[in-house]
Amino acid sequence: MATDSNHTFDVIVIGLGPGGEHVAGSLAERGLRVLGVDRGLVGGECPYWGCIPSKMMIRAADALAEARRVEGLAGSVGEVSPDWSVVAKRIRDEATDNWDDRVAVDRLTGKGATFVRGTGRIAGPGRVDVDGTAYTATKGIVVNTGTTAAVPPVEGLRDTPYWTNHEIIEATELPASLIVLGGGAIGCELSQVMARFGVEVTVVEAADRILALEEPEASAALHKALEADGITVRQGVGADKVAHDGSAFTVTLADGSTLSAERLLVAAGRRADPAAVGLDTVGVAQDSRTAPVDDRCRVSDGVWAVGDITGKGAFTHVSMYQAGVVIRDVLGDDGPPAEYAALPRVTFTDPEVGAVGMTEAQARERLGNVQVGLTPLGETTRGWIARADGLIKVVADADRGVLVGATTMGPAGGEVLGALAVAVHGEVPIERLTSMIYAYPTLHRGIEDALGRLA
Ligand SMILES: Cc1cc2nc3c(=O)[nH]c(=O)nc-3n(C[C@H](O)[C@H](O)[C@H](O)COP(=O)(O)OP(=O)(O)OC[C@H]3O[C@@H](n4cnc5c(N)ncnc54)[C@H](O)[C@@H]3O)c2cc1C
Ligand SMILES: NC(=O)c1ccc[n+]([C@@H]2O[C@H](COP(=O)([O-])OP(=O)(O)OC[C@H]3O[C@@H](n4cnc5c(N)ncnc54)[C@H](O)[C@@H]3O)[C@@H](O)[C@H]2O)c1
Repeated sequence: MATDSNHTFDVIVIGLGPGGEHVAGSLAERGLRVLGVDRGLVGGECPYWGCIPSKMMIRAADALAEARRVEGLAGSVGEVSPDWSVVAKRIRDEATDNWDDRVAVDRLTGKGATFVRGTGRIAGPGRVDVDGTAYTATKGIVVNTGTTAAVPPVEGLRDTPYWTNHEIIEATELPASLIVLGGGAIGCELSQVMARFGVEVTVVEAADRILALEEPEASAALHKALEADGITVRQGVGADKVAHDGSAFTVTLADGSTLSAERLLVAAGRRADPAAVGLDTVGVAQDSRTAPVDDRCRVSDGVWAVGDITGKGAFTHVSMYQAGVVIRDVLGDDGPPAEYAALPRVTFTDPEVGAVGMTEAQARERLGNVQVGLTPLGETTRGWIARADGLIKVVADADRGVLVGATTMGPAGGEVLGALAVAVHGEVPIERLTSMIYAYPTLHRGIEDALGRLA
């Protein structure tokens, strides 16, 4: 093992997703000798193949949908003609710098960190190998290697030119038709974008409903919204076999029916590989699918993990939140431990599905006395005016008199969520929530109504 000062650092960060980049930059700014290692682009999936370009696509698709709503509300705008090249160019020019991370690398090294592009692997406590070069970390190692698209073991699939989030986000031309394997967050968001740009889309979801991790009422409302966009949703049936004949995909479903399309997008979840980054050398089971962490994001003595690999929620805000916890822990600064009871998440479909904390099913499984209140957005004044689809649902722990979960589905559902995220995180007594004033006529005023329906 090299012991010279060029190969010895206080902290080595392997994988520079949003959280890893934040840890490396912040610790360097605080005067620590930090080495950041990434085999891909500094910043990870979120800025290059995830949140940011996908939300740019969604912004464009929503503009098309909004233009089409003029008829019936305000007159006519003539024919709305989608042009994907505008979106593809914006993703290249504004979001990803054509998948070049020079700005991010300069930002990191500008803060005083050293950056090495390569594949890092823990070789034991305090030891990291990067493509054959050994490094020592005297204070600790932080792992933020994230996830890649999980390719389900469907016969034939691996031999076909399927798309993952990378290919669809890099696409300069859209196919005429698309099969989307998986109706989770990625599948729902991107299906709607594609459909609004004129692609014939079929979503295949093995579970009995799309967005299966959220409230069933939200799944049902989203199902309706996707169908209204012309999307075919096949749920409760998995794919048995995939084939590609050089120009088109054929998917045979478990019920024997077949689908065909020009392209196939795999959006069937994400996969982390803790052993690949050597976490097995510091106590993580060889076959573990996550890096188990404590409430300081410690995996073991001198090893921390942040982001998707921890299994606490595959979201950029979780990665950044955990990074803050790790920065404090490494520096010995005071601060609260990590807690996830008020984990917020937003699926940026139209309508948006915001959610925080537990769903009703989770609450009923974990708590003794659960109350639920639900208000369809169409029953609120603003929702009726806007002809908005969606709902507000609140889930309460009746014994403690606080909310433990909520769903806000509708236009700007992710923004309406803010109020309820505060309520769940702050454990604000329900009687305080019911005694406050809600502005009229807002969508968030539906919260008051849902609280009034708690039963
Ligand atoms: C299409 C899509 C849309 C999404 N939209 C949202 C959204 O709207 N909101 C949201 O909160 N989240 C969203 N996400 C999730 C979000 O992108 C991730 O949760 C986020 O990127 C955090 O991931 P991470 O910090 O674990 O690391 P990642 O972003 O996965 O980055 C990990 C980094 O580690 C590097 N790496 C891996 N192994 C090694 C190794 N051995 N050595 C060196 N480097 C290595 C990789 O090159 C990569 O740069 C979306 C994801 C996708 C795919
Ligand atoms: N707006 C956001 O915050 C956002 C957006 C996109 C992604 N993400 C993050 O990325 C993660 C991954 O997204 P995702 O949509 O790939 O995963 P997901 O786990 O949310 O959904 C995957 C879906 O694919 C289905 N599936 C699995 N195998 C299948 C098969 N063989 N045939 C048919 N269906 C199958 C699953 O039942 C599941 O419903 C999300 O969990 C989320 O944390 C977040």
